[in-house]
Amino acid sequence: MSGSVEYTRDSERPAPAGKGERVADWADGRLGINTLAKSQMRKIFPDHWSFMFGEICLYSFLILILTGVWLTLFFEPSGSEVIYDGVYTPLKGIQVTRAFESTVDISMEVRGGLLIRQIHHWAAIVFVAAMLVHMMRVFFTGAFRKPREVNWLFGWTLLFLGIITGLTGYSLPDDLLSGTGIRFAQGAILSVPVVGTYLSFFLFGGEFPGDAIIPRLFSVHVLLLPGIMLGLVVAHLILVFYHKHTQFAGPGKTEKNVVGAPFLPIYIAKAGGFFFLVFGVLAIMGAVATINPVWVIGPYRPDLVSTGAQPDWYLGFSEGLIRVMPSWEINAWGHTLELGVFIPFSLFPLILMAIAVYPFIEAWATGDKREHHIADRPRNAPVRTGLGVAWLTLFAVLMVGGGNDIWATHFHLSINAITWFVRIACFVGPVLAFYVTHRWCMGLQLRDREKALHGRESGTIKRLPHGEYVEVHVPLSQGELYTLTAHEQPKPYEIGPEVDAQGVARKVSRGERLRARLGKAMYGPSAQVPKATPEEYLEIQQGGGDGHH
Ligand code: HEM
Ligand code: HEM
Repeated sequence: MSGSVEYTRDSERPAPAGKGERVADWADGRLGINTLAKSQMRKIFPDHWSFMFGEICLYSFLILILTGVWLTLFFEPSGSEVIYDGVYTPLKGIQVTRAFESTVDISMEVRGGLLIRQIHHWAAIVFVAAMLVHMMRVFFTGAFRKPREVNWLFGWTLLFLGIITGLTGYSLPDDLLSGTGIRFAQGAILSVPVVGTYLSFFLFGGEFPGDAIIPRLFSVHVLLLPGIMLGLVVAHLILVFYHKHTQFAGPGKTEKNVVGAPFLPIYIAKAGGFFFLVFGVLAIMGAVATINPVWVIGPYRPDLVSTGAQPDWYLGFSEGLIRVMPSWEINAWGHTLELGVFIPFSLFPLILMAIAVYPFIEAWATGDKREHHIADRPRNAPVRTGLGVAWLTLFAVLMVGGGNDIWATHFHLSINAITWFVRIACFVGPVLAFYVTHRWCMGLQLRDREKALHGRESGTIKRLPHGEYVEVHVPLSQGELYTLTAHEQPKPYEIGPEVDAQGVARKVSRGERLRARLGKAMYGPSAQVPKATPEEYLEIQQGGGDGHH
């Protein structure tokens, strides 16, 4: 045994100098944090404005927990009925549930209650929006590629759970809007073949609405889902640390290094400041912008539905799916299969799932097994960028469908015309969006090539001695040239010869053919404008090297 480390006692160590050092030494002796801190605290983070969205997710999530815990002090998750007798006169004498009454009390009687409630609700809205934008940043830059696929799935799960947590949250106050939302969810559950009715009875503890659903949703909302999400967020951030953050191409940046500022002290100071900025903005929103005024909406009654009932924005697309779906129904053997609800209900996770599995489909189609730490510029991956915009277009079109009544009343349009527009746009919109985005990306690639070869247009027009007008082009710096040409242009996956050396046809599976076609779409000539080569550059600079054309 090599003794010295094993037998070192605290008394043998040199005495720590200052008080701070003594505390650090005490903690290190018990938690061993020194080694961890030494290796992780100086971790380098690259800087780019788009890396801020993950932070907004994190801070709004923390704010949701802080404000949510505060709300549990006053909110009563109870479906038992009482006669309202609080300070809000218009509701006096009306039968409401304790959940509803306590939410009105939080808003009217608890000091600062309305502010915190509104911050909680606004934070939920910003949280999911930040997750969507963060996800699209990761998507468009290809930051989901190896080794970050698992972290992509962690993130995706967070988005999915975030949406469900929002749904369970705004169902709690038991106002007319939230009750309508629960009714909507119950309708979707009922449409599930064979087990739907049993599932509904199980979840609601009997007939709808019953008095069990609010307490049940409460446990799910304040404990189960946030608990899982907290664990996932920690795992997500550990993986961000472990993989190191991606960076955009630039001079000195490679697949093997990270260029940026150290976590401590620079990044942590910025991050701390940014947390308070996000909190400040949410507090202003909570202070000045009314959200979910349950006292105006009124308590839930199963026989009522208010006009203009809308879910929070992130569930608008699922509402749209239901609203624009034709009301197909099959009646057989005394049972009804409600396809008009069941199909949209099944499509809801599928639309989200499409984005979850994308990294694996792309890796399969390209046959790319390498690690990637340099982020792609969206223009250099036109198929991926096109697919992302197509997905967003579908999401937006369905949201319009979810608000068809609002569009109809606000813009004096026929609700049927909007429904038909959405039905057609669901199919045409994404294809059109893909095509336009793809062309746009190719145009930008061409422009990059031109810029690299001929320099930037200066706006200065020069007249040559023989009368010709030319625009003076300023050559790019070496750094800019590097950045514009740093991206790889991989070759697409190929099937290889279809006959062997003896001329015998080889069996090529359909999967292989599909893979080759997808690979060609992604990396073929239709997706990549050949980037400027050093030879072409030198030829232009030396040949017609007057800096213009
Ligand atoms: C509670 C929700 C989330 C939190 C708190 C969170 C937080 C973060 C943070 C702070 C970063 C580093 C900074 C940045 O790149 O913005 C990051 C990176 C990342 N996030 Fe998230 N995120 C969340 C949701 C998501 C979602 C919905 C996805 C995708 C579906 C995702 C995928 C990723 C990936 C792949 C990275 C690594 C990116 C890179 O290295 O370039 N995250 N996340
Ligand atoms: C992951 C994040 C969360 C989201 C997206 C979320 C979302 C929401 C939403 C939209 C509401 C309705 C607010 C309203 O009345 O207008 C709500 C209510 C509520 N949330 Fe959350 N929440 C989250 C986390 C939490 C946590 C961690 C707790 C507590 C530990 C909590 C406790 C509550 C309570 C008690 C209510 C009912 C009070 C009320 O409606 O005013 N929430 N939540």
